[in-house]
This record gives sequence, C-alpha cells and structure tokens, in this order.
Amino acid sequence: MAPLNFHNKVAVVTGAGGGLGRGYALLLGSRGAKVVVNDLGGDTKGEGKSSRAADTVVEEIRSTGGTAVANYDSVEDGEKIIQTALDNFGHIDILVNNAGILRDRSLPRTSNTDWDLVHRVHLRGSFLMTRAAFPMMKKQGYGRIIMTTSTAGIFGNFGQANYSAAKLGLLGLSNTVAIEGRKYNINCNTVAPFGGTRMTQGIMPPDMLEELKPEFVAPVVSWLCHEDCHDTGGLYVTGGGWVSKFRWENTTGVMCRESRVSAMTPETVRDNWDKICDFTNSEHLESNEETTGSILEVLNNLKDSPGTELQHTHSAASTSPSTTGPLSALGVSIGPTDFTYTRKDVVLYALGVGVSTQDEDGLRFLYENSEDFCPLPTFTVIASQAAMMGGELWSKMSNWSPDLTKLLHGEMYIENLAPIPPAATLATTTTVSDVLDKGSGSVLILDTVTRGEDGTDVSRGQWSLFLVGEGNFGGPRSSKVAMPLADPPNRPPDATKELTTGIDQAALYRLSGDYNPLHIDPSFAAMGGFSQPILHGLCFYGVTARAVLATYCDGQPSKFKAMKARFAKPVLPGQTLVIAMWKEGSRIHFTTTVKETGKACLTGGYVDITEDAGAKDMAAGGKGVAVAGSEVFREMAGRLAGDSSVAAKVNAIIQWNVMKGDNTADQWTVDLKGGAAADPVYMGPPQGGRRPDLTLTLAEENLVALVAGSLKPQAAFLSGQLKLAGNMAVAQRLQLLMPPHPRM
Ligand SMILES: CCCCCCC[C@@H](O)CC(=O)SCCNC(=O)CCNC(=O)[C@H](O)C(C)(C)COP(=O)(O)OP(=O)(O)OC[C@H]1O[C@@H](n2cnc3c(N)ncnc32)[C@H](O)[C@@H]1OP(=O)(O)O
Repeated sequence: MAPLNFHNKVAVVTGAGGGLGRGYALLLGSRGAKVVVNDLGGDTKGEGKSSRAADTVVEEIRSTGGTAVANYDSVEDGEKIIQTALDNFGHIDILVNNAGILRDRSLPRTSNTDWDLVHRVHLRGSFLMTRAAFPMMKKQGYGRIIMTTSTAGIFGNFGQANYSAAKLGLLGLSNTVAIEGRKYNINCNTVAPFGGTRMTQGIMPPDMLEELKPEFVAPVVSWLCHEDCHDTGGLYVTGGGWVSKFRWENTTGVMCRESRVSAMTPETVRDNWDKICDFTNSEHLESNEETTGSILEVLNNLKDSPGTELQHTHSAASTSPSTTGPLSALGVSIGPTDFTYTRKDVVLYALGVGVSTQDEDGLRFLYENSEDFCPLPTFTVIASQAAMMGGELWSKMSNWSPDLTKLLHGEMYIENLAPIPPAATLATTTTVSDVLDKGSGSVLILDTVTRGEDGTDVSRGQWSLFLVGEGNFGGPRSSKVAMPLADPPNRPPDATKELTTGIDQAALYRLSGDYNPLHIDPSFAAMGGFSQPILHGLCFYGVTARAVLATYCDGQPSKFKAMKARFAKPVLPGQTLVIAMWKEGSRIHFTTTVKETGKACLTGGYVDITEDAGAKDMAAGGKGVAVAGSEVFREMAGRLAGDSSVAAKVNAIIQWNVMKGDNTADQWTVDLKGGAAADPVYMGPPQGGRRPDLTLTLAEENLVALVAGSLKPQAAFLSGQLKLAGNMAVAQRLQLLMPPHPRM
C-alpha cells in the first residue's frame, strides 16, 4: 500500500515546541502537511514565555523541505492560533490538542490556582482551540481533531487531582465533538500517550525514557489524522510502540426494586452487590441512547406488583437472539396511554398549525367561548404522538437502538371516527405493524387507535417513521398493511391555497408535545444533517389540512374524515406552502409545495370528506346545507310526531337544523340556534348561513325519546346519550343543561 501523506493538508499542533507535540509536528510536516507549530515557550508549570521552542521546530521541519510557521500564543487564545493557520495557509484540516502543564500536589495541598491553571490549559484550551477550528472544518466538510487525555485521567493518579479531572474532561469533550462532527466528516479521537517527555523527565529512568520516545506515539496520532482513517469517538492508549483501544464495560446489572410499587432499600443493594459487580456476560455500551434504552427496558420489564424474583437486565435474558436490528421492532405494542387535554391545548395546537384570529373560521379553533369551539380535525395526532414520545416504544425494541437524531416522520394517515371532544382524556394503543427496508433507511409503520373516555374509538392513525441510515438489514421493501398514497388527477388543480408559516412556527408547534430538538436546536439539527432546525412534519400536515377544511369542508371538522400524505421534503419555518387541491367525489387530492424552493413537501396526499353536498355548495359559494337539512328535519319531525302538534311543540322550543346525515342514519347530528332574549329560540330559515350555536349528537331512538319528552336533556347529557358541542351558555339558555324544560 502507498505510504500515507498529508499533501494539501494544514495541521495545527499545540504545545509543539517539544516532547510529543514536537514529535507530531515533525512527522506530519515530513509527510507533506503544512504545520502551525504552536508553543508558548513556558515551563512545565505554565510559567514563562519564549518563542525559541516553536521556532526551533519550525526550522527542523523547513530544513527537511517541509512547510511550517510558528505561533507563540496561549491555547487560551485559540482563535489567534487558528487564525495563524488561515492567514498562512487558507484553511485548517487537522488540529492536535496537545498543550499541557503539570502542577502536581496531593489533594489537600492543591490550591485553587493549581486547579484552575491546569484546567485552563488542558480542558478550556482544547475547547477554545476546537471551537475556533470547527466552523472552517464544517464548511469544508472535512476535519481531524485529536484530544490528549492520560491514564491518570482514566484511572486517577496520586497527586494529580487537577490534572486527572481535566484529562477525563477531555475525553467527554472529544466524544461530544465526535457526535457533533460526524455529519461533516469531522472525526475526533482521544489519545492517552505514554511518552518520555519534558513532563515525565525526572520520574522515569533515562533508559526507560528512551523506549518511550515521542516517535513511538506520533504514528498513531498521524494515522488518526489521516483522511483514510474513518474512526471517530475512539480512545487509544499508546506508548513505546504499543497501541490499544479502550472502551467502557458494564456489568449486566441488577434491578433492585421487586416491582413498580416496591421500595428500594440500602439492604437490597447490599444483598445484590456481588451480582451488581459481576462482569460475567458484561456489555460494552457505546452511546447515551444505548444506556438510556437499557434502563428503560429494565423498567419496562418491572412487574406491576411484587412477585418472586428480581428482574435482571435486558439483552440476552429478555430478547430473542434471532431477531436483531429494525426487525426486532415488529409487533412491539404499547399502551393504552392516556393523554389528557383541555381547551387550552386545543387552542395551542391550532396556533401551532397557523390558525389566526384573522381567518374566517379562526375563532372556532382559537376561542374557547366561541359558540362552535372545537378541535381541528387533525388534533388527535398529538394524542397518539404523546403515546409514542415516552421512550417506551424504543425500550421495547430490545435488540435495536437506532440513532434517533436520524428519525424523520415519513408518512401520516389519520381517520376521525367520532367527534373530537374539546377537552377529554383519550387513550391510545400503538403497534408496530410493519418494518420496511428502504436501503437508505428503515421505515417503521405504526398503527394507533385512540379511544375516548367511554371506550368509543375517536380516531385511528398510521405513522411511518423513516430512520435514515438504518436500512440494508434484509427486510421487505414494501408493505401490505401501509395505507396507500394516491396520485392527484392529471389536470390543473381545482383550487389552490397559499399559507405562510411563521419563523417561530416550530417553536410554537412543539408546545403541543413534540419536543424533538430537531425542530428547535441548531446543533441537534446539524447532527441530522440539516443546516437549521426543520418544521415538524405534522405542523405542515396540519397547515395543509386547514386549506382543505376551508376550501371543501366549509370549515367544519365534522366533514373531515381522513387524511394521508407522505413527507417528501423538509420544510423550514417561515416558508410558504402552496396547497394544490383536486376534488374527485368525496376525495380531495392534494400536493403541498414549498413556494421558495418549488419542491413538493407533501405528496400522494388526500383528504376524504364525509359530505359531498356541502362541498358542492361550498364550491358554488353557497351554504345550502342548512336548507337541505331543514327539509330532512321536516320529514323527520313529521315521522316522529305522527301529528303536527309534536312538530309544532318542538319548533316552539327550538329550530332544529339537521346539518348532516340522512334518514337512514342511526346517529343524528342536530344543530340548534339560540335567538334573542325575547325570542329565546330562533325560528325560521337560516340567518345568512349563521353557524349553529350548539350541536347535539344522539342516536335516533334518543332523538325520538327527547322529542316525545320521555328523555330529559339534562339526564341524557349526563348519561352520555346526548352529546353537546358548541356554546354551553346557549345550552343553558335553551335549558338543555338545567332541570328539564317545562315545555319538554
Ligand atoms: C416515537 C416518536 C414518534 C415521533 C415521530 C415524529 C417526530 C418528528 O419530530 C419528526 C419530524 O417531524 S421530521 C419532519 C418531517 N419529515 C420530513 O421532513 C422528511 C422529509 N422527507 C425526506 O427528507 C425524504 O423523503 C427521506 C429522507 C425520508 C427519504 O429520502 P431518500 O432516502 O432520498 O429516499 P428515496 O431515495 O427518495 O426513496 C427510497 C425509498 O424510500 C421511500 N421513501 C421516500 N421517502 C419516504 C417517506 N417520506 N416515507 C416513507 N418512505 C419513503 C421511497 O418510496 C423509496 O422506496 P421504494 O423504492 O420502495 O419506493
């Protein structure tokens, strides 16, 4: 294989005036790197300053034909050192954080200054250097960073409280830089070198020092800095030519609570101590997610009430070894999970998807006292999402810990099965019904059923979650259970609507429960590969739903039955959505495009509406539903009454406008309109299409009983036979929420 070279690469090595730093600088320089040799020229305690050390190394590199410049700043002026690289060579590719000092004292004798100086040079200095270099590396999509720790940091060392604490801090810093840099091809690794340097002189015999020359460490650092080395987030202990990789190891652990209701006592810990510390079948957890997942999994396995045996940990004990990776998600089920919401949550969700008080129907969704206040038809997505957000889902996938920074919402189907109450506790059951292998990622298909307090199904949904980078595991590519998408007709759209999202739309939407940092935290978004936080998929889904609701449902959620779409491209907060709609019977096809980019962000989308007549009226610009409803009512009233007196009696109390349904329906939705005080009930034709004040939902037999007077409204309401929505003040005025009206 060809020798490794660093042509066209610019390296900054701190503390390069001697010892290991000099070794790194010389080797990199001899292999073609342009080197900034940084050294303050102080002593090992951080005192004094001289340009001699750096100049000498620069001369050494130049004398063998290499390119180097000196820099004499402290690492606490990290930006100046990086600027030296930019001024002389135009960019920076490699940063070796090597500078360090010692102020060894036993703990009681360590002064604040001893502590602070060591931290300032090692930990703060490396942070400042790395922070200064990172933006340039990110911009060019390439970087190699080295942090220097020590076995004193890993294991501790007598007389080095300050040094060992700073050194282990460097490992934490390195691991985080590795995570944040991964997306930009910026690798960050840590070395714990064992070298005979100025700092170790006097504590080792000379012949031993000779064996531990920097020349026996520098090749490791050079390899980690080379573009062919793709490892990141590693820790390497090296010295005298020996190189090894370190990692964490933990025992399988013991759950010290017998059940969810059991207390944890010091005695339980004592009694299990041997097992807690037993490294048989030990594990090597590699990330926060794995660690959190393990703990959640153990919690998940905890019994509800005391049993016989303590629950041991996850892994081998609780999972089938044959199913690993994404396929282990198949069939995982959670819930029912309760989600309690109030009218405030309904308003917050509406604001989150951009409803404004300036919209024609804005107050219906924004003002809890408005006469027809109700949730948007897509509101139940937040109930089913709340069920998924708790972490239980992932903890049940015992053999798979996907990188959740790469999770994108792929597709969404929602279907309303009953009116969504303005405030309630809903319970959602979630099941992973399919797992697909799309090559570039895996897709989890999750089915949800959301039930109301009385056990009736309020909505069902289907979520497709796209996990970028989790593909190629040998799973199926297509699904039999996925709700299909639908292409729009091949003609210009029947209607188009433009809705602009706010620059803080995601900040607002997240308050409805999706706190995924992808939508607000720039560094988290960067980990997912985005230049800035992106909008929640369900936010622009909700905005699109509003366009269909206003255009084809007369703004009435009761007419909005189901919606499906694919999230095809991300949307940035502040962008404008262009929603193109096509009406085909009771199906409204749509495509949503980002105006600024011309790219479709929702594709294959459709909304199924319940009532075609209303849509036709809307399209015609009229509001004839109430008129049609009145006819239905007249027919119904006559049928119910058998004689006109009962119909007259009903009419004397209220005008019933049947807004929806037909004579064969067994569930009736009846809309009532309150009138002026002197004329408590409005009678007559619809007043300019004014919305009903109150909507009653009840079974036909109950309507019969109500009209006949055998079922009292108050009792019917309390028993759930009669459901009221809208302005409760009108309900009271109409005496539906009071002791039975004398005339009923
Ligand atoms: C438990 C917690 C629950 C919480 C869930 C929600 C949490 C939220 O906070 C998360 C969000 O809101 S993320 C924001 C909304 N989503 C997005 O912006 C994603 C936009 N889509 C993309 O970027 C790409 O489509 C992308 C990246 C998804 C796919 O692009 P590519 O890899 O380029 O795919 P491509 O080459 O076009 O196609 C490969 C195969 O994948 C299928 N596919 C494409 N897009 C898909 C999508 N969005 N959903 C499902 N499948 C999709 C393609 O059809 C193709 O498969 P096949 O060859 O079999 O047809």
